[in-house]
Amino acid sequence: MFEILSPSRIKKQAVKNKRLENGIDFNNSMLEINNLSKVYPTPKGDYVVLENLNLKIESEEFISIIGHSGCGKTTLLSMIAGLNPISGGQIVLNGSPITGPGPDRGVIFQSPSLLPWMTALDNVLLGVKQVFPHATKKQKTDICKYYLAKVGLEGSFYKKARDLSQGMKQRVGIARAFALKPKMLLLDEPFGMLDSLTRGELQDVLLEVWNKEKITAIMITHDVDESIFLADRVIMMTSGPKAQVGDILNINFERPRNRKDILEHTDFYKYREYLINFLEH
Ligand SMILES: Nc1ncnc2c1ncn2[C@@H]1O[C@H](COP(=O)(O)OP(=O)(O)OP(=O)(O)O)[C@@H](O)[C@H]1O
Repeated sequence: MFEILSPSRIKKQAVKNKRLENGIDFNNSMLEINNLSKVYPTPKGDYVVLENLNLKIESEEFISIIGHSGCGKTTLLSMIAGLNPISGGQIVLNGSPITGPGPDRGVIFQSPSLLPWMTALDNVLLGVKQVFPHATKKQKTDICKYYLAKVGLEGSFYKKARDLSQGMKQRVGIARAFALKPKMLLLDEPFGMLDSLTRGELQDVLLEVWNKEKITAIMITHDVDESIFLADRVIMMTSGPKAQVGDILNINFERPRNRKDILEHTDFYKYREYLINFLEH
């Protein structure tokens, strides 16, 4: 396990280390992935994407997952989401094995599937109505508007989804996931198709909401810098087939995080080198 600690953080880290043993908290894991495997049947025979993958994630952690294209990151995330059946092993969420999707987990994909003829507000309302059926119409609308405003769409509540730019659509997708108040957010390269300015802006919004709502976040990214900036731990997956967790890097920057300070921090470049070295070997 790679560690970089400034003296001021040693005490904090000592407490954390007591709770975490090799990144594992046996007493307080929100999510436990035990000996997970995934096999896709193909015309050429079974393809074993994941085998014996183990990971434990604490409540309110921010986890980034990196790994080579095709190693099985989306497969893993979709199994946590309950959208993809497990071939072997178990994923246990708050003590219960995952058997399907649920409102406790919000998913944000690279490209949100919005109903193009509906407004941004109605697209967000659609899920809110299902998850909060007993809230008043005003309460439901207020939740949606709050999160749409949070992602910078206060002027676009009533725009049809088909008239929104890619970045605006992605903002609606993020607001939609936030508005459902999940305990866990699963993000699959959510900012992959965005320009760097929008990307930075939405990373900040994500961190703000994650921090405020005390949710657990698991995010796949191909961007090493992004993985460091956002996460408490970066999970490095080995290349497939039979991919597993290859290594875990603790990111010890204090929160709230400021992009400029982090980019100027020498540890940032050490973390970056470590992750790039993993990916290159
Ligand atoms: N439904 C499926 N049937 C057969 N093979 C599949 C299926 N879905 C994914 N795969 C294969 O499983 C492997 C892992 O795919 P997955 O999308 O999980 O990888 P990934 O790490 O998320 O990739 P990327 O970084 O490119 O998004 C790939 O080789 C892919 O072709």
